[in-house]
Amino acid sequence: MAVYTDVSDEALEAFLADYAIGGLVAFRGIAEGVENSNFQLRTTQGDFILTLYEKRVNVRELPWFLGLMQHLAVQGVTCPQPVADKTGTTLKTLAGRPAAITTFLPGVWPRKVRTCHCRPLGRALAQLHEAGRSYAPVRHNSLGPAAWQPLLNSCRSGAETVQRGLEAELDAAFAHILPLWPGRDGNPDLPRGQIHADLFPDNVFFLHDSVSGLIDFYFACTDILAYDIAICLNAWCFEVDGSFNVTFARQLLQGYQDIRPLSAPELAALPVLARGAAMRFLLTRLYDWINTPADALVTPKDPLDYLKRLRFHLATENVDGYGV
Ligand SMILES: Nc1ncnc2c1ncn2[C@@H]1O[C@H](COP(=O)(O)OP(=O)(O)O)[C@@H](O)[C@H]1O
Ligand SMILES: N[C@@H](CCOP(=O)(O)O)C(=O)O
Repeated sequence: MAVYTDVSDEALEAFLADYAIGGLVAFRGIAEGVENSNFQLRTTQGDFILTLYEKRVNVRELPWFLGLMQHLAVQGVTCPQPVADKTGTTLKTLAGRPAAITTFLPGVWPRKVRTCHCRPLGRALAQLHEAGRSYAPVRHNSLGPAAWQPLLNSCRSGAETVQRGLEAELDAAFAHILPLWPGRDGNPDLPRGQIHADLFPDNVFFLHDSVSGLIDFYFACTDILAYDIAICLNAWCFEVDGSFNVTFARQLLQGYQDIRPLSAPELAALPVLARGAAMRFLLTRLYDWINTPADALVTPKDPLDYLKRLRFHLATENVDGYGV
């Protein structure tokens, strides 16, 4: 359960008094999610989400995230909208944490990914990238390639307890991925822009097989657009047994290219970007796996799911492997 911070009735009442969103009807913690504390809030004016920002979010960057969500919505992307209090403030403090109320989005995320989800997903991702073009502020990707080595270094002793040989396998993967990374070491760069950077199935809501909304923009950043596709290839296109579903990948890439055709260098870079994406999620999961106390209310996600993906992408030499 991802409610790291409790909110007392008195604190909530005082907090809501700052807003003109009606009287409180219901309030409950949301079990899903692993990063922040989320609560569903119902008032006499409707449903809202209250988020208390926790571990990986830097408070100084919150205006960037909230500004991006506002901007994307104006451009037609359905995403949560920050709700301002009576003074026009969207970012506040509750229970000692930075906090914001956002609009509630209808829809459900797919518990089991099906082919019918993947083309709409690709289109929604490309629409997000197009809409982000006119959002000028830049946010460096704090979980980009430069962060991976320090993250692994902080997990080295624990890595061996998760799986023998993991440390050496990750070191070898680094040595392979980093020299090929677009824009590093003199490699040609690829188109950059605002990316979601965590567009997993639990962050995409569907209604009647159409995307009804995108949530959880708190890893969003300014980075290689095709890296966002690589993240989705990892998050959406593998079966529970670890096998790759090339039909899902083909649909995802076709949907994306319905809106934003990929250049030849972007397509050629997909294998290395997918390796990097697998590495990034493997490392944050590994860190959480090692550092989450046994009695914590949140269940850490299995890092080894991403080792299987990493191995697949290391063995995939070109974009044909993704059904293109
Ligand atoms: N704007 C929203 N509208 C509807 N439900 C939401 C919204 N934001 C979050 N949720 C619910 O809260 C859950 C966790 O949100 P998420 O942003 O993924 O949390 P975390 O940042 O902790 O991973 C989602 O799976 C969803 O059920
Ligand atoms: N998607 C990441 C973890 C972040 O969780 P989210 O609930 O914010 O999507 C992963 O699966 O490792």
